[in-house]
Amino acid sequence: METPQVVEIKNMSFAYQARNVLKDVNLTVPQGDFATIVGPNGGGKTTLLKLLLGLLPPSSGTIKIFGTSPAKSRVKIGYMPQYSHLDMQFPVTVMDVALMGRLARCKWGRYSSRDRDAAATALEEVKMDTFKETHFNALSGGQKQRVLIARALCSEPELLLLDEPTSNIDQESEKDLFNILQRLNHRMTILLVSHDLGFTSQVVKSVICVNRQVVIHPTTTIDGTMIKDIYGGDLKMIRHDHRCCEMGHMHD
Ligand SMILES: Nc1ncnc2c1ncn2[C@@H]1O[C@H](COP(=O)(O)OP(=O)(O)OP(=O)(O)O)[C@@H](O)[C@H]1O
Repeated sequence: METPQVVEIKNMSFAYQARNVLKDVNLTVPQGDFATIVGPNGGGKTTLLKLLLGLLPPSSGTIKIFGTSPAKSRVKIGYMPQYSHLDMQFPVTVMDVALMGRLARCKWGRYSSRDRDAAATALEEVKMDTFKETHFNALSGGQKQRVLIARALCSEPELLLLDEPTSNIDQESEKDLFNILQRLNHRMTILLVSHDLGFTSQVVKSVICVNRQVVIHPTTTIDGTMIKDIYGGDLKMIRHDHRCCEMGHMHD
């Protein structure tokens, strides 16, 4: 039996006012994929995620998620926005942040016990359940990213969209994060924006390159020439096949 497509984009273009950002995009993402979206700053990665969420309408062409419109599929999508776009200066606990993922489902602005159970389960999933009552701003960068993933998981999604979940975290936390994501990938499709090709190429199944146009590659084809084509040679490659020690960089 053929694997169902979670995302189907046909001849899609998008412009902010008169400014073309994405042009003639054709993209399919099969169920169970774990793909990373890469490309230079301003290439259109976040815009593509917003189109998938139905927050922006395409200027032309079509987008289907789970065979229907992005707006109708939104309940099946978990979204973690870019860390830098979040303002959590107001006093909220880890549980409060996780519960925000249930806002679309809760009635009359009140969380039910089912919402609370879902938030607790999501926090357990990312190993942050012991921090429920901790103030969000008191957490480290890696812990915050995990809570934000729990928020996205709270809606029990079938498609998880993550916008640069590895920004602001060290290599160890990044490894933990990818272990969590690999586990989640057994039950959901994952699309993740990252500039960190060196690490993601070891764990993801395909790479979606976004630079006004969109090209999909299996991870095995990533090499220096391709990276230069995507980033115009400007990417600061982060290597994960070496370790640092007192003697400097050591290759595995
Ligand atoms: N609300 C907006 N109004 C007008 N232009 C916008 C808006 N949001 C983004 N853009 C422009 O669209 C282009 C693509 O932006 P987008 O945020 O999708 O890029 P990106 O690939 O996610 O970049 P980065 O790697 O820096 O996060 C950029 O040129 C940006 O300036």
